[in-house]
Amino acid sequence: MQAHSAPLPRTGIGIDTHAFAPESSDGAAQVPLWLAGLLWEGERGLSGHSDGDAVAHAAADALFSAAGVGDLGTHFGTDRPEWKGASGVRLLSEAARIVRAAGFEIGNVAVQFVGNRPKFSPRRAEAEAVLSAAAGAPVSVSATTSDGLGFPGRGEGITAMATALVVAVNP
Ligand SMILES: Nc1ccn([C@@H]2O[C@H](COP(=O)(O)O)[C@@H](O)[C@H]2O)c(=O)n1
Ligand SMILES: C[C@@]1(CO)OP(=O)(O)OP(=O)(O)OC[C@H]1O
Repeated sequence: MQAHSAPLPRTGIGIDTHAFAPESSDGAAQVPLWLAGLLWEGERGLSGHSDGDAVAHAAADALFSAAGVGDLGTHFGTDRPEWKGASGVRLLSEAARIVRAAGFEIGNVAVQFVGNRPKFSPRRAEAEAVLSAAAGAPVSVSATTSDGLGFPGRGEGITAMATALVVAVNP
């Protein structure tokens, strides 16, 4: 590889998808929705071994990808009972710690999720503040519907995609 006077930044990518959990017969939400580090009162929750926060998981996976230190399953596999029910914020904060321990500083993380609900934009600033605090670096979040198409359009689940930028410190 070509030598550079300063280390070049490294990008990473992460994708995570969770299905909405089944509702009770009277339509009341049984599982709380945690998404982008926030609790969404009255919204149907996502299923998962953890809290199902696809936005936080995609962000964590993008960090691992950028640092080249494996992925979510490497560090928080479903075979590890200690991560059962873990919050997305906890996973993201631990991912950031692992990436820094591997010798990287985090530039930023950008996440977009695809889903009809929750209506995200009114709480964007709140979500970005919570996730940025967890990562110790700026995390931006955007949302889009899929125009009614596919599983997000049918309201079956949410998928999130993230990119991250890290740079080696003292390589
Ligand atoms: N769950 C969502 C989805 C979308 N938004 C906002 O609406 C805008 C338009 O959605 P498109 O599907 O036409 O891209 C989008 O840019 C978001 O600002 C949202 O808040 N919550
Ligand atoms: C986060 C973990 C671990 O609790 O579980 P899930 O909540 O199922 O999430 P997913 O993104 O499907 O996989 C990663 C798992 O390691």
